Amino acid sequence: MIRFENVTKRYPDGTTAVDDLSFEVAEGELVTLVGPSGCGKTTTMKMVNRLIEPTSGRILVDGEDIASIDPVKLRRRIGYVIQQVGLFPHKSVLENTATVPALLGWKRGKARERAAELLDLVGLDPSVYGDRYPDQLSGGQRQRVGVARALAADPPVLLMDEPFGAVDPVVRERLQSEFLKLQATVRKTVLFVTHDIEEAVRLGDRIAVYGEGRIEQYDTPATVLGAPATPYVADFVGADRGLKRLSVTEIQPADLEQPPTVRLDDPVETAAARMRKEGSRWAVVLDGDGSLHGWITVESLLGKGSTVRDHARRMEAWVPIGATLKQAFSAMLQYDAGWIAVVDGDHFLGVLTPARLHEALRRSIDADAHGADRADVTIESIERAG
Ligand SMILES: Nc1ncnc2c1ncn2[C@@H]1O[C@H](COP(=O)(O)OP(=O)(O)OP(=O)(O)O)[C@@H](O)[C@H]1O
Repeated sequence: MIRFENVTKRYPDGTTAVDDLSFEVAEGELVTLVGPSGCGKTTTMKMVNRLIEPTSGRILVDGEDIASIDPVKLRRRIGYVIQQVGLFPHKSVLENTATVPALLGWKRGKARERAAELLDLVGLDPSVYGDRYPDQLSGGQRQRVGVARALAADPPVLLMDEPFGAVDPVVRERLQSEFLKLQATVRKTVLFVTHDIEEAVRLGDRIAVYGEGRIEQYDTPATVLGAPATPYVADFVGADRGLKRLSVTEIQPADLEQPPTVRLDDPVETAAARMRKEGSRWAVVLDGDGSLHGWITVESLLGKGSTVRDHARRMEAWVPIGATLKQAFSAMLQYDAGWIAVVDGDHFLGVLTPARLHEALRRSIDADAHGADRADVTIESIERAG
């Protein structure tokens, strides 16, 4: 959808801001450009809507060389959100949001209707906020208006330059998750500039890590964190990249341990025998239909009662398959538990223990480094490779 071909930008004073850049952003993909100040992220972005012209190379949007498109027309196809939002102070929130549709010659009523729809989509009730002026909004609300305005004419491409950079960390996190939800529905092709690796990892389908004027690594967040391509990238993503990676690595069935399972109606003796046979001091308790009910320990079976039902404890916490390792770990810490059950809907799949979680992380890192599937990587094969 957006394609850079050997793009270089040299400013008149001789600064090379971007040096022979080639990369591609697929349709509907959200790519974050991340790197330290002055590495050329904003220059890259502004070349896409021709606020800056490249010195050499080509940029294609939807297969078309943008050098041949009238810049004004081009910009109407590309939403643009910046940190200082740039709302018109004397226009209401609704009018601000309707700016591009109005420029495109939409009828006033239709433009306002669309603007109201968009405000709703970004979580601002148009009947409450529509008639306010920008200085009557909080910083986070202004950013939302900026996003609504950029989306109003339904452009296929969205450029976002540190859009959440000026708000406090709590609001920022909220804006990020709202934006992810929004993107899941609108599926724009997005270039998103940030200098914050956490934000880049959280939002990006892929991340471009910039060094000076060039991309050092262009890959999924999990790969960038697990297998940084260069010492520079490793340093930039931080010493705690293993921890960060937990939040982008999903739990897979092959990661799970299978403890003994017993049914609610099983006699105590059957349950005890099964646990003894498998050498486990505890078991997961399932309902008649295989859904997760709770758990029991060998010790608990010693009390009064004839079936598992009399001894089972309700499960307090579980995570769905596909949740991240971080969510699983966080649930273990929150419930002070040595393991956490993983379910698919109601269906019990297995449990994750800290040891299994660590293995899953190591296997996923090894899989990414070798372009393999995690399910095919075993701890033994990693250790053999040494
Ligand atoms: N108009 C200009 N004239 C000369 N040099 C410029 C100009 N604009 C940017 N630069 C230089 O080009 C380099 C890249 O700047 P750019 O704004 O693209 O970086 P950035 O990664 O977006 O940085 P930041 O995160 O600080 O916004 C920097 O060295 C900057 O000083």
